[in-house]
Amino acid sequence: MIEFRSEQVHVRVHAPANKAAEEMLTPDALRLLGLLCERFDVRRQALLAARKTHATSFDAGDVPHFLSAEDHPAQRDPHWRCAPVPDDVQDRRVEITGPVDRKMVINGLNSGACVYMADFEDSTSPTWFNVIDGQLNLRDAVRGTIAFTNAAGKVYTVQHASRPATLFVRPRGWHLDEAHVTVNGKVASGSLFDFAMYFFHNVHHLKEKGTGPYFYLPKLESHKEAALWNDVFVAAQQFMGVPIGTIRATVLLETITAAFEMEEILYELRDHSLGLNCGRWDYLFSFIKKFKHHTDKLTPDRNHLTMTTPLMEAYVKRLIYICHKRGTFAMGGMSASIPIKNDPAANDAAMQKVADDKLREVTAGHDGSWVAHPALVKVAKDVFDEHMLTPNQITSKPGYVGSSINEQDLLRLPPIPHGKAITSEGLARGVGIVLAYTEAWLRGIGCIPLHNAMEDAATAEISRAQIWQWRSQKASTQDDNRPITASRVAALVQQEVDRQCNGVAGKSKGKWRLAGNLVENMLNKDELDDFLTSVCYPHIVTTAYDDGRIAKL
Ligand SMILES: CC(=O)SCCNC(=O)CCNC(=O)[C@H](O)C(C)(C)COP(=O)(O)OP(=O)(O)OC[C@H]1O[C@@H](n2cnc3c(N)ncnc32)[C@H](O)[C@@H]1OP(=O)(O)O
Ligand SMILES: O=CC(=O)O
Ligand SMILES: [Mg+2]
Repeated sequence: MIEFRSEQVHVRVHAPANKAAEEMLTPDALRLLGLLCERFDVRRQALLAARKTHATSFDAGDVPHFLSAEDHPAQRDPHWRCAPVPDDVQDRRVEITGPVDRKMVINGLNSGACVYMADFEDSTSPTWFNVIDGQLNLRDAVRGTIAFTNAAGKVYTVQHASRPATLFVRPRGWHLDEAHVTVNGKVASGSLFDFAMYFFHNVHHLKEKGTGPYFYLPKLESHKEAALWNDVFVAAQQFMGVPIGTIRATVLLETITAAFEMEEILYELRDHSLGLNCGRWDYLFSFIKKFKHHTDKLTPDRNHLTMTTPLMEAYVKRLIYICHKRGTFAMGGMSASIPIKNDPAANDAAMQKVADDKLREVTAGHDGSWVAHPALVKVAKDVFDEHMLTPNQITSKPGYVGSSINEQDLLRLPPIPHGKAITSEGLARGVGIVLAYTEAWLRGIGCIPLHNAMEDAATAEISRAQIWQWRSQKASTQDDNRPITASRVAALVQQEVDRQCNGVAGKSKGKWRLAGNLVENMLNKDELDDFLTSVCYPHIVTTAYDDGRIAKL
């Protein structure tokens, strides 16, 4: 068993040992993790409890509100700015994201994008293998030695001659644990595990290369959660003996509560901040989840929830205004469309959809944007190259229109054509998405292509939360006037599981039955679970006991 023991901390790894674990879980790396967990986990737990308290008040009909100058210093001083942007990330016009899988990391670095965001969150199922192997992959990527040979013998290496993308890393959100590691007997935080391992092993190499430890911070719900990250950064930098401000981080603005505290979030992280990003998919999920009991916020089918709906337009405008006012990046989000193979006309239409989305973003004033697939890098880059002639728009597009966005604007749903808001097709499609995503996730795959789009933990959550909301609010599908009941949802889940398991070779070997049980329960239970991934996590944990036994829960 791998462990580290000092007077202050006892860190134990309860997972089968493998080469990656032995290389990454060195005594000093575990010491940093142990100190961070010991020092900050009580605060993390208190903030998670605060999320629940706020959720209870939203359930009772409350909505979030902006903070005032009395509430927080961010509003009191008009002059503060986020730390200056480092030279190597002045231009972030196209960022590609993907799991920490070895081949993906190499392909992402070679994709022609400015940034590759290696993701331990929405697109990674955090099996022990994925998490620890991901750290090894990133270590090798930072050192420029990463290589991979596929089953057909094709060798993948980073093309150093054609400027590889700059690496950003997204650790898991505050709500996720790393069950394979305990610190002083308590399960470690997944966020601190991912952060500490990457930072410990790479900070000095990154600095030598003229770059830095750059992060994306997911699913924050308040400025207090940003302040926690800031304090973690300060402690970690002190531990490694590097200056404060070595770490830089962009916060995913992807919860409805965080949208009311954009400026405060930037303020808390100002010495480390690299702006905010419109994490549109989690944002929609958060909106549905927080207002699940509000009868005036019953959401229409997912395909109606686009970036041109009033609440999404308001969020984009406000984010651009706040970020540029404080001298930092206002990043756009992810178009979920991916290339369509074997159908050129459909593919052209999908690419045009991505280009339109990027045009909307660059025109609004975003400084860059996300894509899900290497084939989309050029599509997005062409649009930004044509419309953004400077490395970014931080000073050239102040986005003043965002200054007038008010609280109601951030909560306004679109008017939907009568009779078309919630449909039987939308319901069946949503059930299919949650099920297919859950099944893949249970097999250790955190992002899948489905219906010519990418589905990950954020997009699938929209479907899960809205089906729960429809059933709980006793909505009906409007095309056939049938109520959305628990038995109807259960039947749809069952039909899809049977379709997947019967007669399709190999599919019965998957996790469809388990996924079916979990999904039916999540969609039909009285309480909406906070996160699909938290519900499913126990099913991917592999624990090694002291006597050498290995168990899957
Ligand atoms: C809401 C959010 O949080 S968005 C951020 C999280 N989501 C993501 O990051 C999405 C990442 N994207 C992906 O995982 C994939 O693109 C999928 C699952 C959507 C589609 O995967 P596939 O259908 O397997 O893609 P496809 O077969 O077309 O891939 C072609 C090649 O591109 C590579 N590729 C595909 N997506 C990526 C990516 N995001 N980064 C790097 N390489 C990629 C594949 O590895 C493959 O390489 P190869 O030809 O050398 O074997
Ligand atoms: O992480 C991004 C999102 O849209 O969610
Ligand atoms: Mg997200």
